[in-house]
Amino acid sequence: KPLKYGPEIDSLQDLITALHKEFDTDYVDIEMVNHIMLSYKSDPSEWRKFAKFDRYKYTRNLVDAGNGKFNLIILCWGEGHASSIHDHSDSHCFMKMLQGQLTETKFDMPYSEDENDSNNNQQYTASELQEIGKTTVSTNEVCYINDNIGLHQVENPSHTDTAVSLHLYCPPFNSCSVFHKNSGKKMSCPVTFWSKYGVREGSKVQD
Ligand SMILES: O=C(O)CCSS
Ligand SMILES: [Fe+2]
Repeated sequence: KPLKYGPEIDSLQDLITALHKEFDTDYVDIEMVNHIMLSYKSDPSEWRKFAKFDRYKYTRNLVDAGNGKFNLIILCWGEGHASSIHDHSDSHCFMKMLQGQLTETKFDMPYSEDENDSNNNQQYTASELQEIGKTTVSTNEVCYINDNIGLHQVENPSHTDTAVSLHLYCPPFNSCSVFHKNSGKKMSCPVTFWSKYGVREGSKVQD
C-alpha cells in the first residue's frame, strides 16, 4: 500500500522536527516513523558532534528526548564491539545506520517457566535461545524490532572500521533485560548515556 507522502527531510534537524510532529498525536504510525527514519540521508557533518567512541564498549549518546515520547540516540561502535542479547522493554526500536555496517542477530523471545518469578533478575527461561536469523544493516538502511518479534544482538563485525547507528525508542526506556545465550537466564539492566546533547556526562563542574 503506497505510503502517505512523508515530510521533506534534508537534515538531521529536519528529521527531529518531523519525528516531533509525528509523535504529536496520541496514535503513532510505526510505518510512517520507519519512512521518516529512511528519508534522512546520513551527513556526518550533522552528527559528528554526538559521535563519541570508547575503546572497550559501544557508546550511547542522547540526541533528542522526543518531548518524552521517544529517545533518539546515536550509538558508536568500535571495531568488533557488540551489544548483549537484549529486549526492548515493550517499546518499538528503530535502528538506522549512519556510517558503516552492523549485523543484527534475532532470537525467539524465550518464555519463562515462572512468569510470576518474584526476583525477576533470576527469571529462568526454558532453555538455550533460538536464533531466528542474522542480517547486515548498511548505511542509511533501517531495521526494526519489538518484543513481539523477539530479542536481538547487534554487532560491528568489522575489525578495521567503526560504525555509527541512530536509534529511536518509543516510548523511551531506561532499563531493559539482557539474556544469556546458553541458559536463557534473564537479567534486568539499566541503560546509561555516555553523553547527552553532545556533552560528556561528568564533564560538568562537580558540585
Ligand atoms: O540501546 C542499546 O544499547 C541497544 C543497542 S541495539 S538496539
Ligand atoms: Fe536493541
